[in-house]
Amino acid sequence: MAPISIKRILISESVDPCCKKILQENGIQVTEKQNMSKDDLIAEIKDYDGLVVRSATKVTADVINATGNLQIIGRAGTGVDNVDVDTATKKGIIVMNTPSGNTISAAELTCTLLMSLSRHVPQAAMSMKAGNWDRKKFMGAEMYGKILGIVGLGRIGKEVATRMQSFGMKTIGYDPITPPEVTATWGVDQMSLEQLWPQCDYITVHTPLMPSTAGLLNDTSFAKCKKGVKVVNCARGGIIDEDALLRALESGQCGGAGLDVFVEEPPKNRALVNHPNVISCPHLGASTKEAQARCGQDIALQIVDMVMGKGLVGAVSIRHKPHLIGHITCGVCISVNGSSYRATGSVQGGAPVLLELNHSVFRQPVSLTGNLLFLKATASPQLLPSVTGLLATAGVEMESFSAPATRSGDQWYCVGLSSLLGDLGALKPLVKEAAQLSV
Ligand SMILES: O=C(O)C(=O)COP(=O)(O)O
Repeated sequence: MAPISIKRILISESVDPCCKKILQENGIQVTEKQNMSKDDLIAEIKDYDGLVVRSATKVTADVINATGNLQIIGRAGTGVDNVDVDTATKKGIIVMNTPSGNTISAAELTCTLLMSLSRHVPQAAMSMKAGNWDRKKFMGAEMYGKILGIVGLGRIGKEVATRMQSFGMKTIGYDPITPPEVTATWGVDQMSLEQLWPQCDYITVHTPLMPSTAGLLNDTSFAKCKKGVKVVNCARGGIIDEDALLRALESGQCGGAGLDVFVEEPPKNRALVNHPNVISCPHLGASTKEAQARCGQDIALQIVDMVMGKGLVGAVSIRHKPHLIGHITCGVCISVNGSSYRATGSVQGGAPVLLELNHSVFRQPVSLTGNLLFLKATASPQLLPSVTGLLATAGVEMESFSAPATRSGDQWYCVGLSSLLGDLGALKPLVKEAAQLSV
């Protein structure tokens, strides 16, 4: 792998000191500057080849466009929603994260909030400090026998499930990627969101924030929930619509909320924070000694490995660095029926997923399981109905349809099938290329 030259790195947030130490031991100059304004960051960033951040530094298009020789943005943590990954990708800047370092800490805080909601511990502690002894006001309910709905069954969702099962909770969930057979092995029954909402006593969300998850819990979904449902968000502000949550708390439809994250951090509008049934924290999910040590070490080692040309781990964006693609553990070339295909994938929630096929980047990761039909076709609104009709004629059911993010020109699609097609010839009038496989 052609090495990337990184001589100077700016760390713009409080990252564990081991990060700086590892980078320096490998000959990289490190500057730490915290609490910079956007203008300060724009002025400062010009001199660096690398930037290491947590969630507070907003690496917007303005910041990225102000960079001169920036090669890498390292996120010491999981979420990269504070980084404009598209703009970075267009500029050929690699964005990298450390997705496993804070899993346990985020899961433990989620469980802490769930239990605090059941027994009102924060409110009772404040009442004690105010000189009271009120045993009636803080009557709680057992977790035992209650139903916990977990939306998002990746690493954190899984750890929350297994911990809360030890309290005797029944865990149900939903995830578009992790297959139900996988979550069943750790005791989570998967079902559609429509089936999940009305069953839950508690709901916790563990998804990234993206268009399909923004406002996942909104007025409509709250209305489908049990009256008094309690909700926790230790993932990203906005997955639970904040205005809808306030309305649900006020009407009693929602009996309590544990919030570690907000759309705006810190939140200027304090209505949720001040609500008596809300327990909140200032984005503390990853704030443990252990998680910070792991994330600081992981990001530094990943950057050093990349600089040494040893490998590229944790890259969220790699476009315009084609010389690196063949070296990513999840980039493969597949030969099917004599044609070769370049695929980029990863593992999410223990299951393999496909992210990109021959330059078609899928809108959602495609779960590599079951019978899959890959087809290349010119993007058009007629494609889905035509493929559906054709499959119906062949007596095959469509189980999923994954479309690419770009809706113009020739693109790759992936269709999940109840069984493989006997003959791909029937697809010829619709598609440019087709291949199918069973995983
Ligand atoms: O890793 C994540 O996604 C987090 O939300 C943690 O954010 P932080 O590093 O504590 O600013």
